[in-house]
Amino acid sequence: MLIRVINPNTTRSMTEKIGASAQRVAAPGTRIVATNPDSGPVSIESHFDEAISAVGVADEVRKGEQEGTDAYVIACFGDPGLLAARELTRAPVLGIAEAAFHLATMISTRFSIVTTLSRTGIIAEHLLQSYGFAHHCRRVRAAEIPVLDLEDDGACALNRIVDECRRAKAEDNIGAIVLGCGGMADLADEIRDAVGLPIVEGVTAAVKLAETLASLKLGTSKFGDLAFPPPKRFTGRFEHLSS
Ligand SMILES: O=C(O)C[C@H]1NC(=O)NC1=O
Repeated sequence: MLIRVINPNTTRSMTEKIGASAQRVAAPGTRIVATNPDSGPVSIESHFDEAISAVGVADEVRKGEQEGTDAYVIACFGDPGLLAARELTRAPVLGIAEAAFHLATMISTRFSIVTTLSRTGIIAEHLLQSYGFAHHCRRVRAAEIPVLDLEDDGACALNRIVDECRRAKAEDNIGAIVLGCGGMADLADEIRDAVGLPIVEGVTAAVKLAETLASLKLGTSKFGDLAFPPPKRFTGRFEHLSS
């Protein structure tokens, strides 16, 4: 089985970290290809960053379709371009936020999210609403760290995240915590050991769910709104997308 794990930002070290975390939990017969767009934001910390990154996600899915990909993971907590990506393939496509929410509600009745910056918390709130998990989430918290601090050993990002997770455990009356950034993919075990709560991490959650869907031959439905896009002429820098 081939799973393409797409980091929608363009920071290669984060892509490699995400890919290593994905391969670590993948089944023996699963090959992980971790990619990121060549063009786009180095980190995704705003609605604008999300919008621009969605074009790169679509491009990566189009490349994956040429390589016999069995499933896709969008490894950014805003799940950018998720529905557009699903239109482009018969394979299952999972966003790490949606995957994490599903698993969190299977092990707890209430969870909180700890993400990077409070500015992007609204994106998680919108996803909770649209996916139907809002009543399960007690609070969307932020460690107030720039995303790329997760790539800087000297930034003490782990300590900031653990501190916020401890506040969530003490104050939110929850059973689990969802990590709100693809760049936290390698931190779940350390955070769980430090905080003493189940920690749901989206990249690994999405990889295992992708394996499940692909093995059950449950790909993206082509009946209804996720059918392939209708033929369309595109102009300017998107002219290559015309069909
Ligand atoms: O939304 C966030 O704060 C985190 C999000 N940004 C990013 O570059 N990868 C992510 O998972």
